[in-house]
Amino acid sequence: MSDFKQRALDYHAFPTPGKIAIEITTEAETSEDLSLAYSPGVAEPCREIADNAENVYKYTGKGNTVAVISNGSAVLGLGNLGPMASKPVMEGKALLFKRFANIDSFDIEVTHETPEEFINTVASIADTFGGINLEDIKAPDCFIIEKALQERCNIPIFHDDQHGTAIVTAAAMLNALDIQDKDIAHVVIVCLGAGAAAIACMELLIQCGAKREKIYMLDTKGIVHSRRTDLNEYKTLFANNTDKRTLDDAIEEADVFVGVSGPNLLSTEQLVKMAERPIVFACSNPDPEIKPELAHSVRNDLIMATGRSDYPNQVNNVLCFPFIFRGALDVRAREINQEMKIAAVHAIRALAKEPVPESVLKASGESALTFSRDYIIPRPMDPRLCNKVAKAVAQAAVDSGVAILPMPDHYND
Ligand SMILES: NC(=O)C1=CN([C@@H]2O[C@H](COP(=O)(O)OP(=O)(O)OC[C@H]3O[C@@H](n4cnc5c(N)ncnc54)[C@H](OP(=O)(O)O)[C@@H]3O)[C@@H](O)[C@H]2O)C=CC1
Ligand SMILES: CC(=O)C(=O)O
Ligand SMILES: [Mg+2]
Repeated sequence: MSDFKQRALDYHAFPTPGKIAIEITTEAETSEDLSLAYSPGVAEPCREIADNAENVYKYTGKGNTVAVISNGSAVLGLGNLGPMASKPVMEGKALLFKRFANIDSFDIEVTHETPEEFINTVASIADTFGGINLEDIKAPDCFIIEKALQERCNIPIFHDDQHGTAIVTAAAMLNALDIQDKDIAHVVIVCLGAGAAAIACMELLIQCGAKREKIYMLDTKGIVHSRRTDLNEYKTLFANNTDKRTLDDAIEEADVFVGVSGPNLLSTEQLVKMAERPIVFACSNPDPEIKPELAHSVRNDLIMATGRSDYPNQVNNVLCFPFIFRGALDVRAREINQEMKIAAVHAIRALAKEPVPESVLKASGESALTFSRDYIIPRPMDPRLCNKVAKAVAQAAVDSGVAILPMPDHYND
């Protein structure tokens, strides 16, 4: 077994199995404490909530708790591993919520037969939480599930692999295009993958100025084009009227490659065929569409990003989901709308252009990080992300009329 594999397994096994636990936030030592925490004292907040449902935010943890819910049907790029094998990823998302945004989180893995069963299960428990982060649910089910839950629930429902990924991809892409001196309206984009992440990433890039007709999307059967008869309604939106059929055809002179598909699918031969100053986001986890060392061995004019923490330019939804929920929860937004997503794009993007604090350099093991080809997006452990991104998101929620609470004072500190 490799040393890294053993360390990863040990990290998850010790000191206790898993990565998160629940902690008590009140005194619970004496009979007096217990008489307040449990019987008879607990009856008082029960009565208050029964009288006025809003009091649940005052007397319970609902307002600062997000459920991370999966069925394990698209676990990272590992495929349909099922609910139990997805649990380490979902516990990982809970760890990131707590570590980066002080949001309490439960991971919930659902076994089900049909999307309707999943929807009913999640809708039945939604009121327990302040928000729901759907994770690693394959397309096209994820689109149906998210929409149905948004219609049925009164809290933000956010499919991270769609929107978290799209927000971070757009932020990093706008910065990369600036550095490569390319105009988003003119670039040819190849998107390998036509699932949850791909569809959302391309839709958001279009909102940011990319042209739909300049996007070539590919699935396991090749280019998504207008003469195909096997496309679902989501892929059909990207059906390009083209004679190109393969990745080899599409990659020729392309400016941008976004990989949200699987491991080792872009070859060096294909990379050399891209236009000058290309941008390659090989975002599949854990193994990217092309390894950075391989990409750099054939091109010295590219900007390269992956989804991983062990290379520069980590284009990963960890840069978004803790902070977009922090902002949404802080103003008790009813939903996470487009205005909030766009605000997150610009806040993440802007931070990459600011000087990097010493603590981030130390945690990254770097002596310097400045806005450049190898630093197009902030590092996840940058403590400024929480305040800046959450504040922009909360403000956008207030301005767009979906916030129940006003901007909290602490954002003005
Ligand atoms: N860095 C990040 O933040 C994130 C990265 N990702 C990564 O993106 C990938 C996809 O995730 P997600 O969208 O949630 O999964 P989905 O299951 O929804 O979509 C997977 C898509 O990839 C396509 N695909 C798979 N293998 C190939 C191949 N050999 N050639 C072309 N297309 C292929 C599938 O094609 P078909 O439709 O024909 O089945 C499908 O369209 C994963 O590797 C995941 O780790 C996802 C979210 C965030
Ligand atoms: C990062 C992530 O959410 C994924 O790869 O699925
Ligand atoms: Mg995911």
